[in-house]
Amino acid sequence: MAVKRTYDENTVVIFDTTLRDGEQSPGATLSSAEKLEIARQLSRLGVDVIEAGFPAASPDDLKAVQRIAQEVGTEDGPTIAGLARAVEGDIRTAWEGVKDAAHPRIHTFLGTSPSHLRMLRIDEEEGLQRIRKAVTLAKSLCDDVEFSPMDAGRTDMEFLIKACAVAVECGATTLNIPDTVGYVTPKEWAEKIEQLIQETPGAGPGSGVIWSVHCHNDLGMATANTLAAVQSGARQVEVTINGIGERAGNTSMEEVVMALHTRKSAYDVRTNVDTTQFMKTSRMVSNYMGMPVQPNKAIVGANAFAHESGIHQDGVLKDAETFEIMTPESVGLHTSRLVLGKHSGRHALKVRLAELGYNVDGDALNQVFSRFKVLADAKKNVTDADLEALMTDEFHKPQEFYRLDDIQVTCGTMGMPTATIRLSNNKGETFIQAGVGTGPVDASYRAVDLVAKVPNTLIEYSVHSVTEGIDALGEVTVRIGEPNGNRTFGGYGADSDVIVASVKAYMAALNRMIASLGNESIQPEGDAATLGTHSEKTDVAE
Ligand SMILES: CC(=O)SCCNC(=O)CCNC(=O)[C@H](O)C(C)(C)COP(=O)(O)OP(=O)(O)OC[C@H]1O[C@@H](n2cnc3c(N)ncnc32)[C@H](O)[C@@H]1OP(=O)(O)O
Ligand SMILES: CC(C)C(=O)C(=O)O
Repeated sequence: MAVKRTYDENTVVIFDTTLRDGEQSPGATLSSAEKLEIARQLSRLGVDVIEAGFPAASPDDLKAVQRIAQEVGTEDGPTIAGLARAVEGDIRTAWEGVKDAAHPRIHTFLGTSPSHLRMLRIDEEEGLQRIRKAVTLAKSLCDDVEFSPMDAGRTDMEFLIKACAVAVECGATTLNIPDTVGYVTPKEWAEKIEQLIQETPGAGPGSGVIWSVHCHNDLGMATANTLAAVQSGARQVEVTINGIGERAGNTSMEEVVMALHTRKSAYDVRTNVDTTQFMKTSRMVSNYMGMPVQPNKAIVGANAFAHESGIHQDGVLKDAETFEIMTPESVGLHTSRLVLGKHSGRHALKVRLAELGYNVDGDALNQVFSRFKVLADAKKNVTDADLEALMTDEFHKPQEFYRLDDIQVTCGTMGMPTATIRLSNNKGETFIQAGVGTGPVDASYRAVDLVAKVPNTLIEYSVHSVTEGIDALGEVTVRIGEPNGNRTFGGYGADSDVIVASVKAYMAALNRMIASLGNESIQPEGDAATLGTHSEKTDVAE
């Protein structure tokens, strides 16, 4: 469903610059098709302005901005902005980029701090002239003009006010104040924005000019600075998904918006964002840009709604509010995750086991809990497959239709990995088979398959060492599924040889699957070397 954007004096305009400043992250270049896809998702998310690129940067950038303007910049869609230096060519190219949008914007900028004026090799007077020329030209092309005094965070206040006043006088409708190098503190920033709003001629309260901020995260203060500016009267924030951007990044949109929504009483403003789209948008940007999100990233990190320790898990199970200030659903996650690890307690273990279909209580719970703790000490996260293996080992040892007697594996860089196995079944028959695979585990599993002949798909395989040192015990858990995808079966195996552990785990899962299928599926056909029946044939599976 399309987002309906509405505005009043308490609306904070969300200006997304993922496709412009975000794309300035080293190595984060996007194709035009990816930019368009992200722009569509940003529109579904409900951002008010999409800065689609810097059209003068390259012909491809121009084309990408044009496509976004045409396809995403619809009447009820977001404003589409293009960035331009205070240079005639850039401004005209920016207009070429955005002019087909129903709501186009030209965003032009000029450095105003002493070091930026030096970079431009101009003095303050020349700076004001350039602002005048650039904004006047932009205004002659487009009604909606934004001006940014770059590096405002380090710009002298008196000159900053003059620069902003010239921009407004020439028709700028949004004044965006950038802390380009992430230098300011929240208190300084709040004071600066308040003073600018009060003292810039023609841009005070009621003038219709929107004050905006664009913060960088060099000292990790971008979100705090942006929120401080909102408290001082800024009504546009320039942000990116996952906080990506030049150097340490820009302000993270999800952090600012969730702070405004979650702490409504502190800020008393609103946005048009549909926050339930955050997870999806974050994953899309992360995947397309090849920039993983750190697990502890606020709002969208993998751990943001995960609870590992027993006291927290118990609290969340009793009442999510105990340790969650936002619901996972509000950002598009379906449920909070109880991560089972060494700090978990009985409550969480019991709930997870029940979710897996094992109802344990009392002594049985204590019994499984002590084994769980031993496993958790050796492993970072205890997965569902681990739990199933553990439960089975403890309470429901699978019926052994097949047992591994012996295995020999050859592998390495010379020749093909090959495994020869000897299995016996519950009727006392013995089978020998050989398999060739992409590696020793694959080869072993193929050899087992030749004997057992139970079609299945390997869904999960994990190996870790239970003890330390080179003689560590390797522990393997696997999960296999029926080919129709209906049911899955877990298996667990431990051995000082990880290949043996792998085969044990696979056979445990297979035995469980065979038990569920009935005995008819366990009869090996004539192509296995069946010692008990004196067959001479040995197959090699590839
Ligand atoms: C803080 C920010 O994020 S600002 C945006 C940064 N983003 C980008 O730079 C990405 C797109 N940029 C580009 O593709 C290129 O830099 C271009 C096409 C814009 C310009 O390329 P070139 O002409 O080769 O110049 P180059 O990038 O080497 O140097 C920048 C020039 O622009 C000048 N400049 C920088 N900012 C501005 C400005 N706001 N207005 C006018 N001129 C500016 C610099 O002083 C320098 O001029 P000089 O050549 O006279 O010394
Ligand atoms: C162009 C401006 C807004 C910018 O990106 C910055 O100053 O960081």
